[in-house]
Amino acid sequence: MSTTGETGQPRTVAALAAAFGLAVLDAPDAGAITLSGVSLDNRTISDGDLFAALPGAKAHGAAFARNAVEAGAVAILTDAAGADLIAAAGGTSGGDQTGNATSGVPVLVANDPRLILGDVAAWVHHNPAGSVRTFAVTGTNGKTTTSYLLEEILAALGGQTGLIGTVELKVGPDRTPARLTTPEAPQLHGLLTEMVAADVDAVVMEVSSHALALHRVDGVVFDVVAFTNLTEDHLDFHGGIEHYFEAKASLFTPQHARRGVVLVDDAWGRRLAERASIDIVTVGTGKAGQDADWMIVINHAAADHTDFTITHSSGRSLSTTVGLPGRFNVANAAVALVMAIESGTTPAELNHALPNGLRARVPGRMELVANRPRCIVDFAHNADALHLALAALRPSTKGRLFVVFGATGERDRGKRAVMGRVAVENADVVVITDDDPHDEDPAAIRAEVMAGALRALPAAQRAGRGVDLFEVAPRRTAIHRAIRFAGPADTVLVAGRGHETLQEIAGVEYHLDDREEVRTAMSERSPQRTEEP
Ligand SMILES: CC(=O)N[C@H]1[C@@H](OP(=O)(O)OP(=O)(O)OC[C@H]2O[C@@H](n3ccc(=O)[nH]c3=O)[C@H](O)[C@@H]2O)O[C@H](CO)[C@@H](O)[C@@H]1O[C@H](C)C(=O)N[C@@H](C)C(=O)N[C@H](CCC(=O)O)C(=O)O
Ligand SMILES: Nc1ncnc2c1ncn2[C@@H]1O[C@H](COP(=O)(O)OP(=O)(O)OP(=O)(O)O)[C@@H](O)[C@H]1O
Repeated sequence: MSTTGETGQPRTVAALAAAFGLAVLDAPDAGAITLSGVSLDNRTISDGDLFAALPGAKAHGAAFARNAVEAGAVAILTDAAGADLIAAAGGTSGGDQTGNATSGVPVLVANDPRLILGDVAAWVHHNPAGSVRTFAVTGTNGKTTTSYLLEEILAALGGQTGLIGTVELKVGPDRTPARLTTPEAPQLHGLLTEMVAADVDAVVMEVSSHALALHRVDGVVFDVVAFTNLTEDHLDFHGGIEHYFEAKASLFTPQHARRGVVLVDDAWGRRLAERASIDIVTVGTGKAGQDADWMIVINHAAADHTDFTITHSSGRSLSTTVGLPGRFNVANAAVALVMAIESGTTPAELNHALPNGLRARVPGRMELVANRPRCIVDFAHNADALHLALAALRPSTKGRLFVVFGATGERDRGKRAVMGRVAVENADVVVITDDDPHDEDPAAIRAEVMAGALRALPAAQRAGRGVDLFEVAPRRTAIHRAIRFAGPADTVLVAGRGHETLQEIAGVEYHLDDREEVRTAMSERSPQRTEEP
């Protein structure tokens, strides 16, 4: 349990400047101005907020200082460049009726405001993270799934839960769609404040590597954090896998967490467990002969659930089941269970609270949308996840295994051809289509995926596997054709977009929900007829 959150009077601008050693410009009455919250976007300012005007990739937040003040901001936190911008624009207010600039609100100047923003937001909100139990999951794949499973466990143990992740933000029973996997620090501490007010006892959140690199979770020391795995993704942002790993590893330091649970099935997990500067407990399936504190053994794998046991080196054990297909979901479930145990629950209490095992449904993660043919929508959008999702579905597929997928534009070009290869190596019918092309030419992205697929085709043929390979666009057509072509015993995996409902093409967002398309295609399907995609 975290240290108790503080309560108290609203903080003043003068106290903020003193607490963080900030220079204050334009503030004769800073001691009288109180702060109700923090925002780093003028479009989300509420009355009484501090506007954090940070430099960005496209603009400097200080360019929006006046709009922020008009929207109710009572002070501005920025850097020297931002202060200069504000001064050059004549201050933070629009001027008096004669057209002369007025002094506006106080401007607080920090060397690098992003480095203090998390602590500032926590301070303004009186450290809400100290009043709830906090859990965080990081890793390339499995964050969302593990978070939902842990939330299910914590809810079963009793009490209100909160969830912050890629799909949605949950405060007790209230849900809103999420924009980022991990919100920026001002929103995070605001959400934690709402959770405390709503009597939430425990919050689970996904922490992306972007969030760690951008200090979005600063000001929170999580009770238990977990690492699932690391594979190639987001390398354009981090500039290489080592930097990507370092960003993830920074969560496993006293600045961010008290205890860590690390899945050591990959070399990155093992490296993290060795070097972390907090208490670590490891979890593993024994891959490559690796021992872990908690070993996972699969007892029985069915199409829609897997029974498994986790056993600690001390002899304690827990046998349960997870109602999501795939071995990787057993690992996710084991990590979630061990996180609960690390927070003070016993295996016996977990068994009692979860008489039917883990049954959470995770939107767009190995989500079963239809049967005959079985259609699964999954968020796999990198090579490793695509491989594992197909491998998970193969044993329970009586007929052919189809995959419909594409690659995202403007991100990680390196993974496109690899995804094409992985699809040919693991599926029988491969339909290459579009994902979110953003501003890139969709046909050029498909061509890169197709090049990888074509290179893998001869090896598949030599191995006696006939793989049918198609390129179909747009995505809606690809999903419909695959489902029309599939037989009742086949499985169609629609991969890459999961829960997402907007597809961005050339700057325009179009509604597209893979699950809706699957349902429509199924309703239009003639049971007798099959045709080529
Ligand atoms: C690449 C990236 O991380 N960009 C982040 C960055 O945006 P930016 O540098 O482009 O900002 P900008 O447009 O130049 O604006 C500068 C500042 O002015 C503010 N502004 C801007 C316009 C305006 O009208 N008013 C205003 O106040 C902005 O809030 C910003 O603080 O600063 C913004 C807030 O400061 C972030 O919200 C934004 O995240 C964007 C939305 C984003 O998509 N990030 C992705 C890459 C991301 O974080 N993804 C991870 C990982 C997901 C995964 O694992 O797959 C996530 O956690 O979601
Ligand atoms: N432990 C795991 N190991 C490997 N792949 C996994 C694992 N868990 C889930 N996956 C695959 O990765 C996809 C994304 O899973 P999930 O959304 O849980 O991960 P995530 O880390 O939240 O992803 P993102 O950061 O992209 O939102 C799933 O749809 C599944 O195909």
